[in-house]
Amino acid sequence: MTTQAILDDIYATILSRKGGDPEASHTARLFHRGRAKIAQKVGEEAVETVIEAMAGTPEKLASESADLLYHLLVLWADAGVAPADVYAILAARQGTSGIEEKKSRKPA
Ligand SMILES: N=c1c2ncn([C@@H]3O[C@H](COP(=O)(O)OP(=O)(O)OP(=O)(O)O)[C@@H](O)[C@H]3O)c2ncn1[C@@H]1O[C@H](COP(=O)(O)O)[C@@H](O)[C@H]1O
Repeated sequence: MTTQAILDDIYATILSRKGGDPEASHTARLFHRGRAKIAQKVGEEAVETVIEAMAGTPEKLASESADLLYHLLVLWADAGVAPADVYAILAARQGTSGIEEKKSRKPA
């Protein structure tokens, strides 16, 4: 399975949990608690990822990164962003310089 297929598969599962039983599904519980809580979880997982990058092991960093990606997918699902929307942006940036991309974001 490709990385894209794995993310798409998890995203489909996440969408299927909308309106589900918060007692039976962690994802349904997150949707039930609302976007502010989901966003908070993304922030917490991002901090934990950074901590593992600075003071942990590659294995712990990979594990925290998986938690971060999962919670980010839940945030996208709640906010109406599909993985394909993000893939399209990443694909459009491929082959361009990061410096040029940064300049193009600045207001004229
Ligand atoms: N990838 C994940 C995944 N990664 C992490 N987690 C859960 O995220 C939680 C993070 O732990 P925390 O202690 O931070 O969460 P918490 O207990 O809610 O803590 P608070 O929010 O109360 O602070 C754990 O319960 C993990 O099991 C995940 N839960 C689900 N998935 C995917 O989502 C699919 C659907 O899961 P369910 O919605 O639970 O059926 C699964 O098949 C997986 O593919």
